[in-house]
Formats: sequence, C-alpha cells, structure tokens
Amino acid sequence: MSEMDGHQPHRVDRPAYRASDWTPEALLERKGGHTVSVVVPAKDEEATVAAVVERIRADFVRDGGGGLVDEVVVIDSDSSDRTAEVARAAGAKVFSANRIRPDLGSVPGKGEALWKAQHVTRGDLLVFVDADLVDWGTHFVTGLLAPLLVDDAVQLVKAVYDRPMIDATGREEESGGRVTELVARPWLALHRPGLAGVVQPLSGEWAIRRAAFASYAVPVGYGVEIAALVDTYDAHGIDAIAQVDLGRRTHRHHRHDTLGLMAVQVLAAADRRRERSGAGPVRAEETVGLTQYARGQAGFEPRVTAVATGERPPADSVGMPAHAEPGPRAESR
Ligand SMILES: O=c1ccn([C@@H]2O[C@H](COP(=O)(O)OP(=O)(O)O)[C@@H](O)[C@H]2O)c(=O)[nH]1
Ligand SMILES: O=C(O)[C@@H](COP(=O)(O)O)O[C@H]1O[C@H](CO)[C@@H](O)[C@H](O)[C@H]1O
Repeated sequence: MSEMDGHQPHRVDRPAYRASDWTPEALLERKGGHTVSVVVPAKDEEATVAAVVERIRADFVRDGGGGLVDEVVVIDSDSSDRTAEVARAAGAKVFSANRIRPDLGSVPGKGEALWKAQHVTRGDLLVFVDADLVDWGTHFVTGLLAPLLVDDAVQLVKAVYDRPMIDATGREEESGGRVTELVARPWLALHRPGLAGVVQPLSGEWAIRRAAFASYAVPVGYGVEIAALVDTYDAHGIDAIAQVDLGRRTHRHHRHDTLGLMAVQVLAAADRRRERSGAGPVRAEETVGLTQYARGQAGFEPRVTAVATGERPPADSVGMPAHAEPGPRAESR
C-alpha cells in the first residue's frame, strides 16, 4: 500500500481520512499521467454553480494545462434558469445533457447527467461535485482525488462530512441526509452489511476511475450514488472503496415530498442489485445490525443497533397446546 506524506490512504474499515492530510502540491507531484475531470451536474442552480466552478478552477486549473484538475465540466439538465450561462461565464465547459449523444435519447435525472458526462469528458479520474453547495471548500477536490492518486487499488472515493440542515433563518435545525438515514442505510444493513462502514453512502461528492464507472449500468435519477457504491463493492470488493472526511457540507435541501421521489429512485437502483450475487432471495435475519454515525473525538464513530426483523407464523398455523382452553387466559390481574 502506498503512502502519502507519511499517511496511509483511508480504507473503509478505518476512520475516515481528513482532506487536510494531502496538500495540492504533493498531489500534483503524484498525478503523473492521470487526467482529472471535475463534473458538476446542475439543474436550476444559477445561484451557486458559478462559485463552485470559479473556486475549483482558481485553485486547480492552469490555463496552459498541468494543473491538478484538467477540466471543470457542468452538465446542465434542462435548467429553466441561467445555470448554463453563469457556469460558462465562470469558466466551465457547459454541456446540455439532452444534447449529448442525441442518438441515445435523453431522460431527466442526475444519473443521466453523470452517465452522459462520460461522453464529453477526457479524465481517467472523474470527480463529481454537486452544484448547490453552500458551505464547502476546494479541499473537497483534493480530498476526493488523493486516494485515487496514491493507491491503485482504490476505485471509488466517498465524501464524509457533517451535513447540518440550515433553516430559513440560517439556524442549524437537524442533520441532513434524510434519504440516507431512512432508505440507504436500512437497505445496506439488510442487503450489503459489508458496506455498513460507509458513513455517507449517498454523498453527492465522490470520485471514481472512469474505467470502473464506464463498466457500470447507471440509474438515470438519484439512484446513481447507491448504484456506484454497490457496483464497486460487488465488482472490486471493500478495499476498492475509500472515504475522506471533508469536514462540513451544507446545500440546498429538498422539501419532504420531493425526497419521496428520490427515495423511490434510490430503492429501485438498490433493489436491482439486491440479488445480483444470484444467491436467491435474501433471507431477512431475525435481527439486523443498523449502523449509524455521529462525529466523535476521532471522527465519525459508528453506533450499531440490533433491529428485530423476524416474523411470527400465521396464528392459525400454530395449534393450541393440548391443555390450554381458547380465550384470554394470559389476562394480567
Ligand atoms: O435532474 C437532475 C437533478 C439534480 N441535478 C443536480 O444534482 C445535484 C444533486 O441534486 P439535488 O440537490 O436535487 O439532491 P440533494 O443533494 O438535495 O439530495 C445538484 O447539483 C442538482 O442540480 C441534476 O443535475 N439533474
Ligand atoms: O443524502 C441524502 O439523503 C440526500 C438528501 O439529503 P438532504 O436530506 O436534503 O440533506 O442527498 C444525497 O443523496 C442524493 C441521492 O444519492 C445525491 O444525489 C445527493 O447529491 C446527496 O446530497
């Protein structure tokens, strides 16, 4: 296993690593023959997309080439606002998702944007960053790239961060990641317990080797992240997945009703992969360990809860014991 600045690259079975442990300069020395495309999927993000593009370009793109990042590409999903214009003005290469490979048609969705991005980017390393970020930093890019540059075994890098929900008054009201907590983590607990160590399975900031991503089927909607995670695990094993602690991230949040739509897409993508191993229907164990996370002294610490998932047989299938009379004999006095 290679080292960077005296540190071991992060593995899922270890505490998430900190982005600050890799300097841009040290990473640039390790870049070698790699090319890096930062891809920003955007739908109606005119308020935030320019800052995302400008800050990444300013820190990592050199106009003559040779920077840590070779291109910043915005994939516009039919925005109804000025997303494409402001992104282009910020220096991004901007493509309209439905104009990429028109021979293949077009459907709305984030996964569609990321799948089509493969046809208009040239990096062998792809870094995906959402366009609606508010509280973030360009260390997101170095942190996500580092494990791919220092360890050939790593195929996918997932962001780990605090995800506070900020209300209209700017007050932090609770933690975000509602589909993560209510859909993704429970599904992983039931069907891929080996991925319980992934702190943010749906994080929208992630990096992947193009060759791996290009070998996966990609859900057209919000199932793209859970799919890439499960596909990497199934194809390359747990050691191909790294996590990096990026500190804190806030973004524009969905209303609850639209989260339902996202949940359907995450579940549909996951369920398509549930029985991939051909092992037949997954027997729900009597109890399942649900792993949840809270940030502690040493980073994100897991808390595992045994959740009862067993079932009783139909009542009419269990005969009464010979001596017992039917009726509420167990009534407490
Ligand atoms: O059809 C879509 C839906 C979403 N997005 C982008 O994908 C990212 C994540 O989407 P969203 O913010 O809706 O999800 P959340 O982060 O709130 O779960 C954002 O940059 C969106 O602009 C996109 O490019 N096309
Ligand atoms: O993590 C989640 O539960 C969802 C919703 O987050 P919030 O409840 O709005 O903070 O957000 C993530 O999931 C989406 C589906 O994978 C990704 O596309 C988003 O980028 C990511 O923020």
